[in-house]
Amino acid sequence: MICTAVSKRIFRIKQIGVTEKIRCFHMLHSKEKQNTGHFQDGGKTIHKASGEPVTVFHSPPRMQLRPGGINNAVSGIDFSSPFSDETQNMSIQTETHMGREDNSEVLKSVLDSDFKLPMIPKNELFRDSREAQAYDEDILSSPSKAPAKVLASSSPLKKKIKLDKIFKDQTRNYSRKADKSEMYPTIHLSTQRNFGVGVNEGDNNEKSNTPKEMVKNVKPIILSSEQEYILQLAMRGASLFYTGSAGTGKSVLLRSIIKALRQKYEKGKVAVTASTGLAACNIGGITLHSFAGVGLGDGPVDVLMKRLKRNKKAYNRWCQIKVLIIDEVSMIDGNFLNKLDHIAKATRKNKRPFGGIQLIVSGDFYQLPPVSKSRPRGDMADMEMEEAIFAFESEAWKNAIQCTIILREVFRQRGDHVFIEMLNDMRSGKVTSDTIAEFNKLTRPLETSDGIEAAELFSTRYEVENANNTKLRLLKGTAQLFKSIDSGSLQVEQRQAMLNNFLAPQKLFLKKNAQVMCIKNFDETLVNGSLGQVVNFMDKDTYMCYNLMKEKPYASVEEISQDFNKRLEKTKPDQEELDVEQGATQLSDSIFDFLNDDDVEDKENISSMDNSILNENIERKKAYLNSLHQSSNKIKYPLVRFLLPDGYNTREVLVEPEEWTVEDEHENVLVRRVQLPLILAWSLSIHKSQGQTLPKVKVDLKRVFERGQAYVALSRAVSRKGLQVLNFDRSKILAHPKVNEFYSTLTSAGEIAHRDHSRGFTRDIVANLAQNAKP
Ligand SMILES: Nc1ncnc2c1ncn2[C@@H]1O[C@H](COP(=O)(O)OP(=O)(O)OP(=O)(O)O)[C@@H](O)[C@H]1O
Repeated sequence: MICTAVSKRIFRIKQIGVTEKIRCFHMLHSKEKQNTGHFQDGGKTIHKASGEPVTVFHSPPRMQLRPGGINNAVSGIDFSSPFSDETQNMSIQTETHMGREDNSEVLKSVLDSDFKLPMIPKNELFRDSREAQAYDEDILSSPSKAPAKVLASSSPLKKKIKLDKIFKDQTRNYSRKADKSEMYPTIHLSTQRNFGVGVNEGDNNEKSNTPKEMVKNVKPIILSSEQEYILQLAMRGASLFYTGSAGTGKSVLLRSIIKALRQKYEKGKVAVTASTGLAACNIGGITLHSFAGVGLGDGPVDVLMKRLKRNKKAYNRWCQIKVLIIDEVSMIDGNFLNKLDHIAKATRKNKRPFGGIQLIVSGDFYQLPPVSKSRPRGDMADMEMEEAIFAFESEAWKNAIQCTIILREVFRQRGDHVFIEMLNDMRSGKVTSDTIAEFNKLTRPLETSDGIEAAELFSTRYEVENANNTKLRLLKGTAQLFKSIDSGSLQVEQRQAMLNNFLAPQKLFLKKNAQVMCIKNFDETLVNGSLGQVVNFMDKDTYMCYNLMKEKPYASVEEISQDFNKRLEKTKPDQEELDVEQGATQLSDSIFDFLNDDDVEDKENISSMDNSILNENIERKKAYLNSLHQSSNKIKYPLVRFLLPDGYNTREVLVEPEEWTVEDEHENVLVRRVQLPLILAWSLSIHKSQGQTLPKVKVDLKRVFERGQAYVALSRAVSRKGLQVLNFDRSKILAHPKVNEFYSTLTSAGEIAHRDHSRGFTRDIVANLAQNAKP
């Protein structure tokens, strides 16, 4: 990969591969830091630009924070998927004084862009910044020179958009953002993963022609100011609870915090837990109960201590950890928290709250409440049943939590402010007549012209399985079965218990036209929650050829075949495939639609061609692809047409296996599952939908029974346009008065920062906040 800074504004990347983008980032910063004398760490020198050595970080730098100095921060990404993808860390320069242009702003625009930047051959690298700037200005002032951005569509010919507009918009957006973040340090976050087959490796021009579908990269998420603020607090060692309504990015932030803390501390110091198995899976952790090693946590503390002493591993965990992360805390009983506080003090022989462990707690008490205790069994059957209390009511919480902060900015529904207001209304249980009227308008069925129905949310797993299986049965054709590959260091029984919480099923039955949901994030348009329809089953080679045809619509079969063979040589053998039971499949005619597409920009070219030759070429291409398909004995994966977040456009992707793991605090893999990142999605359970962002949802409130369920279900939708609500019933929308009271006392990060700002703390707000917090 070769990259050079051509000016303050634009960089060119020789290859769009994700890893390379990160390297680019390092280079830019390492250069700067060398100049300013702040450079702290480095890897090997890989490239010379302008005659200067360029340093690349290969090992993640340690997290440090110095007022006004260089802070190394850690990448964060929206892994709304059950498990985080491989991430890479980067060195980042942050400053409390914002609003001025720096390289990181530019990088942000590079990382955020989904267009391919022009490549610069080695001999075109700019020798000095003046030369580079002149080149940039030339590009910006003459749109015709900008490369075209090709949007994904069934026809690659259909959507060609010139780059210049996007370029300028991005530039403007980012400068605005920089101005806004005056109060906070800004950290640029990114992580990317490269797992194309034999692509994006090395420095080879040809490889940059890799079809977009083959390069999966996760779009970097830039934390908002308030999210960053909380991240900084966590890094300063504050024990904190942060909350916010659905879609305010709590999970996104938590993943960043986990990543950052794992960088800060050595292995074994950061324990990642959540109240339920599913929530734990979402952050790659275990349940708080299994971490604690006290079974269900019933009975008095001395009984629990005895139980713990028999569990050496769990006992040692309590002694060793520095940070305990707890997600979805709303479902944790405050009594249990009190007991854990005692246990932590006793095992660590330390009287400070939680024996001095830093707590990072996240959740939303307006969503699902703590599960009421069941009567203890066996020798404790006579004991009184404990009434569950909210975690925030416990003594342990009051003593341990130093800061409570509420996130205000809603990301999920940001395109529909009326909807945000409606959700906020129902959240606190004070539903106005306007809100009721608005919800009542949403009874109409949603558009299905794209072939994708709204995912219906049910309260029970039984209803979900029933609905999905019935729909699947009604579809014509043979079901293809994809079985997961499971492994891990846990004993089979324990492993199975953990695997049951995975969203990815052990057995996935699919048919052509089945409605599915993506359960991992791949890039900006294919995310956890994307709904799609299986349009075919194809092996990877045929898919590669199919993409070549889409990329080069005018190429002859011979040319396609030549290119295809070249690419085949470069592909690496698959590392892991699934166990499958597959029936015969045929390529349906609809996938060839793009070949017949006459709605193209370049009509002159087409009309000048002999029509019969064109048609013959199309037929030969179909035959070629069909013969590849039939002769291949490789696994045929689902080709899925996904609905894009705009709720209108679609994109086809061959969905291949992915990996999910749960690790202990030493990062040993306890459980691992390899499966396609898909689930059937005509219907979903409300429980499983928690944490998802769904473009089309149907909710029947008649079936809702638990406090918080209606809010969780409705808040999965991105906008009113994608939401159908049946039987909206005001009486089902209840908020607990204690929760209302608790939330009325919470402060947002912005308010805290403002308060400190007005006290004259401008340079290191975070340090002041941590100091001002309760000891
Ligand atoms: N800083 C950010 N910039 C852009 N998008 C963001 C940001 N933070 C979160 N999002 C997006 O907002 C959506 C909701 O995020 P997330 O799932 O983390 O919210 P949440 O508060 O955990 O929601 P819930 O309580 O419903 O589970 C996701 O699509 C996520 O990608």
